[in-house]
Amino acid sequence: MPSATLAKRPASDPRLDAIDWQRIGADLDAQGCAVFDKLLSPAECRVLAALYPDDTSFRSRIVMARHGFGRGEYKYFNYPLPDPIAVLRPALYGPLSAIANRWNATMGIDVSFPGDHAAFLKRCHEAGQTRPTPLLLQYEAGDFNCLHQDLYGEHVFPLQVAILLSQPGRDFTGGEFVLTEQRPRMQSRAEVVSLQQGDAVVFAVHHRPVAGARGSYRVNLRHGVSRVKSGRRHTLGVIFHDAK
Ligand SMILES: O=C(O)CCC(=O)C(=O)O
Ligand SMILES: [Fe+2]
Repeated sequence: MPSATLAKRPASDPRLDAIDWQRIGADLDAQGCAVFDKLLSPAECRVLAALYPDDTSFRSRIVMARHGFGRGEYKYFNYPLPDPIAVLRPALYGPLSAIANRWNATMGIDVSFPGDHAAFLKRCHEAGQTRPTPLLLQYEAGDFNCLHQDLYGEHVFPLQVAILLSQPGRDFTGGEFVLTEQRPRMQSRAEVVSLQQGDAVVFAVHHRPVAGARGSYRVNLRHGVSRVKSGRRHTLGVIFHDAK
């Protein structure tokens, strides 16, 4: 089984330890997104992408065109999540929960997140959100992902991560990650995030605070992927809340 070839990640992984959370927080505040370079090695990316046809790893398969979500498909992983997702999800959650709490306080949203992912999942599970949300996406030439928000119930962790598993230019062309921001009484702003294989983008799921002249206001974000022009593109999506 391909997952057996993935080395176990120790809890303190040098690549996670090297993340400059100060910069990630500042980029998220300024842009609503931030990039971690080379979160996964090319070998880890290849092994994860190769899981796609192996249905034993997944709980369901979604053909995007059937739901009006775009074109392409994705599969939600089953618990237990394979390495390195099982390690990355709680490891990224911890520092992101501090940013999420700061954002909610700024936006006047009366929800705070525990520092420990297991405690947050317990909250989701008690509310009936028990199904795992990490997913593997597969796009072929002509496929795209319409702008959307990954909300799966009452409990929403406000940040999520997507990791590009394929190499632009070599494995595919087109297929850029896009974020849009809808600001009150203003036109929407788009941000294209350039990623290389193994890079991760962390971004706001739903809302984020923006500092204005008269205090901060709330903007509404959506994300998607532009049309893949050639080749095949795989992404790993890491969503921190579970689904109903
Ligand atoms: O394929 C991508 O880059 C985006 C995938 C996505 O929508 C997600 O991870 O939630
Ligand atoms: Fe998404």
